Amino acid sequence: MSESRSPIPVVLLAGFLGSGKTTLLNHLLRRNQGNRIGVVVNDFGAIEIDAMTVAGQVGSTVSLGNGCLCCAVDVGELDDYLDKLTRPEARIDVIVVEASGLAEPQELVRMILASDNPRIEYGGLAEVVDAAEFGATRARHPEIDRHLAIADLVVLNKTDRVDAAAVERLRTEIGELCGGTPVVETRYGRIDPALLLDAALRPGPEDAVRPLSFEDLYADAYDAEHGHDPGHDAHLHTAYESVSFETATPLHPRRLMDFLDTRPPGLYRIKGHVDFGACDPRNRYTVHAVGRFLRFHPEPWPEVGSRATRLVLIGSGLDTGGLRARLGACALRGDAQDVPDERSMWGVLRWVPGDADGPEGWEEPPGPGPSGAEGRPAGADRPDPPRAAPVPG
Ligand SMILES: Nc1nc2c(ncn2[C@@H]2O[C@H](COP(=O)(O)OP(=O)(O)OP(=O)(O)O)[C@@H](O)[C@H]2O)c(=O)[nH]1
Repeated sequence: MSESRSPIPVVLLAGFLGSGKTTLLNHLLRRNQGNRIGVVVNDFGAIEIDAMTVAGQVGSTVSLGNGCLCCAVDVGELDDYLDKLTRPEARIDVIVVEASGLAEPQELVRMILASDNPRIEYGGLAEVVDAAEFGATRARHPEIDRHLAIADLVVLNKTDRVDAAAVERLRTEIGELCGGTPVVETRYGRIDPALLLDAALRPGPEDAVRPLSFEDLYADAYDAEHGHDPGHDAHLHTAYESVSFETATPLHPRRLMDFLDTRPPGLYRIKGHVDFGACDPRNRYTVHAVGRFLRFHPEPWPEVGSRATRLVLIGSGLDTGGLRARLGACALRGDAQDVPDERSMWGVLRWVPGDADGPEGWEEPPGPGPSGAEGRPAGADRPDPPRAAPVPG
């Protein structure tokens, strides 16, 4: 990977003590989709033996065959560790920060957003909830409501410990607390890793024909030891649908933003890149959405290869035909009445994190103008990235 790669997403994993964060983290490490995951654990005391087995010696930075790096830090040290993990030689694709069960996730979100490390970007907050303990925990710790309100994805874990009616009640209760944020039910943190990790885009020689890695061995050994039923994952996967969308016709930025602003709650994940044609002929826009979280990154088109929009959408209960049709309707129609004007990109640019210089060929959006003319997208009540593109009107 070269230095000009996209920023490394930093995904926050939060949730009350014992809700299943470490279990979920271990699941991600085992099913890492080929990503090299940098792990920051925010509380030494909270580390389960499983995490230590995967990540090696906690308290130092270690590198294993699968590229997992693990550090135990307090919040004040976070920036230092992010610096270490984002050194190009670490070749990390995504960083997961497991917050202590007692942490205020807002603080960690703020720290990541305020970091002046140019190689990272905030990748969203996943809040893990213990289905069996939620009521009692909430009664004792009303701040949980605040955590849920800023989450981008809620993982309703330990559903094996309650009956179906309770799961439904929890869904309603949590839904009221967190608005349109998607809620994914699971046991033992076994979410579809694609919800938080992209399939690695690293066709390096070491990955082309890859020998069996530590990770493969670990995953197999773990499954055998924990009586993991591969059928369970199969079942899990059938609960998710994935929709691919590809078109060589550029998209109208305003219509795409309308689509994103009204995306259905079951649509947990969107990734890929978008061609906005003449609106920005030099750059394609990589898009990364986790739940309500949304970011665009302009990056120069590769010199070779055809230009196209390529998106993958993952979720459950999706109307796949309807989604494809709606995305298809975002494509420019090619008639004189359907030409984006200079303001059309503003809705997209407000979701581009600030970068001192911007990627090559990228220009500041026009503005600032009177705010709100384009409407703030859903989830805009979350902290904005520092140095964000000016909010245009
Ligand atoms: N029954 C059941 N137990 C679970 C599930 N997920 C995790 N556990 C167990 O719950 C306990 C706590 O899980 P952890 O992953 O350590 O929770 P945590 O949120 O990291 O805990 P802290 O670091 O202390 O905040 C462990 O014994 C797990 O094996 C689940 O879905 N069902």
